[in-house]
Amino acid sequence: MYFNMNLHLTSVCSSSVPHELSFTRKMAPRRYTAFSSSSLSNNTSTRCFKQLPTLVAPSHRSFARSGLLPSAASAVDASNTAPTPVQKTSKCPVEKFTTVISAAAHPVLTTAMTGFAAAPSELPGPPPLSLDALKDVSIIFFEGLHVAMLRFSEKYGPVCRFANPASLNGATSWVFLNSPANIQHVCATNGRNYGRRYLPDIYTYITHGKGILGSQDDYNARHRRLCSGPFRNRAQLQRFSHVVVERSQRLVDIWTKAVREGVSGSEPCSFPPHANCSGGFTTDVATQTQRLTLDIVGLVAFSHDFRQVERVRRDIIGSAGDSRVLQDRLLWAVNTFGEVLAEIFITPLPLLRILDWVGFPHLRRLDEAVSIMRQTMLDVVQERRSALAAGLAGKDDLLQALLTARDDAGVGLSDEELWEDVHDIMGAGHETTATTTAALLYCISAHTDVRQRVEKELEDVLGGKDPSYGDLERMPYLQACAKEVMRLYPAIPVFPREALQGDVLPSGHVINPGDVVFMSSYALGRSPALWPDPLTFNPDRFSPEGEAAQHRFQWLPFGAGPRMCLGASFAQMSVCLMAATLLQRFRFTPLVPNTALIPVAYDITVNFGPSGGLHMRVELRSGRTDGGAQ
Ligand code: HEM
Repeated sequence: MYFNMNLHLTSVCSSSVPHELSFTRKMAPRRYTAFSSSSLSNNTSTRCFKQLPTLVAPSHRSFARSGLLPSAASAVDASNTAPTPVQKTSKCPVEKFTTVISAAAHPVLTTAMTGFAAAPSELPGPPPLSLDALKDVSIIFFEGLHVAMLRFSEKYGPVCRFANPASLNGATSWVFLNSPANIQHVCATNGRNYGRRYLPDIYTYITHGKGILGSQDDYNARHRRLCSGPFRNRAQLQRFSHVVVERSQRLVDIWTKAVREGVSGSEPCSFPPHANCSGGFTTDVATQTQRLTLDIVGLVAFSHDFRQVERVRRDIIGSAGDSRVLQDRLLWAVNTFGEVLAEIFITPLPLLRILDWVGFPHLRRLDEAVSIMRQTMLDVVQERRSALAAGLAGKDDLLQALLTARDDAGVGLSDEELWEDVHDIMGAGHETTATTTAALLYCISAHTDVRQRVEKELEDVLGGKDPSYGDLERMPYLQACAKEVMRLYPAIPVFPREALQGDVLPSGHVINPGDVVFMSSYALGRSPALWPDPLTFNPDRFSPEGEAAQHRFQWLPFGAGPRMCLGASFAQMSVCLMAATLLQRFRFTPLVPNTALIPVAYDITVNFGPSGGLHMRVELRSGRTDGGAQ
């Protein structure tokens, strides 16, 4: 998940992690909220928005169009990026109501108070104080910004505006862009004007403007440069691919052993076993892929083994986490961090400070989670600093690049700066990839024709051997499936930007300085104007001919522009390699939710909360036991 830590939750403390940890995220799914952009935070009226994605990253179809090659990826990435979606949830109905009302009425109220008219509405949108405005804002509030943007595109077309509740004189707006041509303009053609991510106050509170996700301008550009190198370089990606496959193979071994031992899993299963399979178990695959990707990001970025996959067997048999075990504590911390952050995402800074001072329980949990993650990572940093000081050979990873970086005055990064960067990479890099992989396994398995084509491609290309980086370009159908999954279930659904100066969009609509511009990969991905029969899972949309007919900016799961996801190439590679490794050995049958379209919600990233995870029966394919454990 995308988290930025480094909280200075002063007082707080001491609620300790319970011995039997509950894995809020995957095992006890929750409703989300998450990054929202903006400082809605500057105005209490915005506090209750359920989902205001705050991502901010420029992305491109880097991958999209051209497979996994880093060169292609960077071609789209206009420069540097930032990320994250935000959403926010409040359980207080009164606050929700006042938020909706005040947002709808805002332009009129501010005009009355200040004598300054609200921004001219060259852009379509609901009239202030109208029933329409109330209804529209309610969608944001109750269903999330990503859903609202889809509805707005149907109702108002490619652009629409609302008064910005945080703008006291009504001079700026929230502008929702739903057309690829306008998004191309904002992210590429005039990308410099929109280089800042719209960030809520929680970022200031947690990161003090450090890290990658929550920083802006020169600081962000420098740290993006430092951190993105290892994830773009082709030789590095190739090296990382071995780690992805090796760790996936370890998961295969543990699953194989579980099948051989007759473990049945945590979910009852009424389906008869598949022909050509020799036993299986049921499990929440999303939890297992999260453990897998945490290990992978730890190994590739910091050469550190979080040893999460070792705990997989306990998940399968339904054991609760154990706070005495570091792996379980870390997973608890990672998930709790995202969950709590989502809940307080657009809380204004002054209020956060008060809540901190009074020891608000949410902040105490956040503090606990942060200190577990922080300590884990600082131990790794310390170990590496000592090794460097002792003259031991450095490792070829991201941490090495950060440890040896020097500014013009020869000064290196402080532990605080290091921690923020490392934390962002860990957070941004693992949960997104895990949920995408789990959804990919689900979607392939829920469509028999798709599964058969994938299995045939794997057989033709791999013939039972482990996949490699080089094999991926010979597996276009698997890659198309991954793209189709990201179209329907982008891990981060919205990426907002701030306009520095006034501008005119290709559609002829006017943007004012300070306007917040929201773009949504979710709304684009499900738009009937862009994709025929958009809710149907159809990987053939990403055949070479299908892609040639698409606009470059209609598939943007990694955002676009200077704040685009910096791990896009690595993420696409990892998702496909993990899926290829697992699908060669196992067949998956969705149990819950068992619907064609997976119900999703968003906290900081996509979540399968409504269905309690992605529970599947995992069966060993006959004749595929050779790669398994003893
Ligand atoms: C399927 C997996 C992933 C998806 C869907 C995804 C998506 C995104 C999106 C939408 C953004 C915001 C983009 C924007 O504002 O234009 C973002 C930002 C970011 N992503 Fe990813 N991401 C994934 C994996 C990764 C991985 C593996 C890493 C690191 C290894 C990573 C690191 C980052 C960072 C550091 C940012 C912030 C960049 C900035 O603010 O300048 N992501 N990601």
